Amino acid sequence: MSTVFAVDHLSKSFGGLKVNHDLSIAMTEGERLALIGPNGAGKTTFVNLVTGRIPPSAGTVHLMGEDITRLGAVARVRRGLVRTFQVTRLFPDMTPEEHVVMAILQRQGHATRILARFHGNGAAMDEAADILATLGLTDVARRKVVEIAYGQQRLLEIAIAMAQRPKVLLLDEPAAGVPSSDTPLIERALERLPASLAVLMIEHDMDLVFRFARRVVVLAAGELIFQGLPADVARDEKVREAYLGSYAHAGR
Ligand SMILES: Nc1ncnc2c1ncn2[C@@H]1O[C@H](COP(=O)(O)OP(=O)(O)OP(=O)(O)O)[C@@H](O)[C@H]1O
Repeated sequence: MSTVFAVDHLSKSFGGLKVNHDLSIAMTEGERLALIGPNGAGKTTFVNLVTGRIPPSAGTVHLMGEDITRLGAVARVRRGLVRTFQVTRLFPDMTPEEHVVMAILQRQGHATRILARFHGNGAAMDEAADILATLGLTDVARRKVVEIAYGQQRLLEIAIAMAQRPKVLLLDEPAAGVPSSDTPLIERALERLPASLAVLMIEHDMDLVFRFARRVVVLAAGELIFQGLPADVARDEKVREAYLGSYAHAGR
């Protein structure tokens, strides 16, 4: 399997605080990887480094063999490194179909003429229909976002990301805020993502992590303390200490 994405010796410090320290993680085509860690472990910082929102203090980021460490966020998206956002950024009065078609037209460079081009753009409508079907959103494609369930809104965020044709997809807490009765919706949709797509999920819901991921990476206090199979993560002494420590801290 070829490596599609890699960070090597990636570090970020804020003043004297090492928030990400010497992280080396690689992903192969089609991989399903979960990044977990207690609060403050440095997960958000890692996503910001990878997506080009902040520059690293040291280390490199490669996508499809290309060094993208110095590229900005938009250039990374164009090359196929796409993220979803933890905070919902949808337009309540627009439909899922409109959101996805807009994202497709934006990808194609029609952003300034989106409204004029929206109707009658059969190819974009067909592509949007396929993406919405993958995410299980066909039935609500023409409802207003404000009228659909929160879990479906989270899936729409993934649909919008898919409209960018990612090679590597970063899912930032896809189940956050979703009632547990709706998490199977999310799980089933994630299972239908293209097999060749590499997916990195940052998630607190361990049930979802264990069902989704084939490999797990654990961050604690900015360091990579575990990299391996989901079945081994709970047995790892360092991981247990990291989580117990953070729970003890949170309880004080
Ligand atoms: N811009 C910044 N300046 C200074 N310190 C920062 C900055 N961004 C993050 N930090 C610190 O870096 C540490 C890691 O933060 P980060 O948000 O990356 O963790 P996290 O794993 O995403 O946590 P959570 O799960 O709670 O969101 C925290 O101690 C945080 O206070």
